[in-house]
Amino acid sequence: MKRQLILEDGTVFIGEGFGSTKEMMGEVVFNTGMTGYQEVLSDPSYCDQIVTMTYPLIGNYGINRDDFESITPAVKGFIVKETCDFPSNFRSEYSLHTFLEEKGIPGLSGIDTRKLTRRIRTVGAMKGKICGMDENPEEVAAALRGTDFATDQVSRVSTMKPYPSPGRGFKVVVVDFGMKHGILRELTERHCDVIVVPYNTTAEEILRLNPDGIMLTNGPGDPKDVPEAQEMIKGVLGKIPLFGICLGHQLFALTCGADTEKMKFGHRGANHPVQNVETKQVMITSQNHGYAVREESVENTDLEITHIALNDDSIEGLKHTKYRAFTVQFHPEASPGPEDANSLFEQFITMMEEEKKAGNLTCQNA
Ligand SMILES: NC(=O)CC[C@H](N)C(=O)O
Repeated sequence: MKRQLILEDGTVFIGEGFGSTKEMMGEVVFNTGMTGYQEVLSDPSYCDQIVTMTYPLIGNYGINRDDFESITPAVKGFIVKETCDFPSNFRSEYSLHTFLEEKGIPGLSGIDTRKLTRRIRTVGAMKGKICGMDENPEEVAAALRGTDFATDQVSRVSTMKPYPSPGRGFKVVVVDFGMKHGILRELTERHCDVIVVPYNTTAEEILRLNPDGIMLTNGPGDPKDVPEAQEMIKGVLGKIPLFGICLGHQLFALTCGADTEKMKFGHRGANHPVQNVETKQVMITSQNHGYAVREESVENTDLEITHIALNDDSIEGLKHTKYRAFTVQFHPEASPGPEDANSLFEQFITMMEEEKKAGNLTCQNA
């Protein structure tokens, strides 16, 4: 069935609908990963976004039971050049079409995804709608321009209640802003005794759990939409070692007095080069973000830039100069993508060990 993608600037792409036949609007973003579509579809950070994959054939290894990054996908639509109806892989359980249909996510195939990507790169991130051919593009484009996006994404994807993921190692409180399961997997692999808590848990509630470390997860939307998280971070910073990823990194930066801004079209893919400022070592990283910490804003804070993106020099990592706390904009848990940055989880464990040994609240050479 022919369907269309209408962008807020009036551009129309006509393709073949697959997955759900629902009409859906969202922010249209592109991901350059050659594989990993199942992890992308189930990454809660894509909440309210329509994702287009730049790799031309998507769905060829199907959908399996192991690679989900969350149980319920939050993405609003999925756009590909060509989708594969008959996947071939020993792990595959169903096709991309069946998965999207079951989850109520509309797909659109057969459009020129290179043209769409270039449009987003030129104009910047835009709102768009996947709908039937009966919709009038001009009217839809005007409606999109007049619509403000929701600001409550984190509350929609975070856990409602705390839950444990027991282990015999360090006690880690994971604050769930829209957590990818990969983060939990990495902590569990290192025997951490994890308690996952909702995004709006207070500092007092967290301190009462007496953790050895706090993990701030990835999550959707604008970090400025979650002011309660800044309150919480303020209350635990310097008391408990802290590690943040993506939205967690942005929230940490805001709390410490730095600022964030929306990027023109963001970083989404599995091959983003990031340099460690101190060692000059380069890692190829998995990324998915549309906001970034503003460089000038870091100057008069107690933060130090630890990593930069080699594609555009944007900030990719920060650490606190007085307390045991560091954060990264990219995804050390990968899923999907390369595992070059996996050792950052070791760094978190080491930081908790140091804190235990030191038995004091600040660190000398952080
Ligand atoms: N993956 C993330 O945590 C994304 C963070 C934030 N929502 C952004 O788009 O920049």
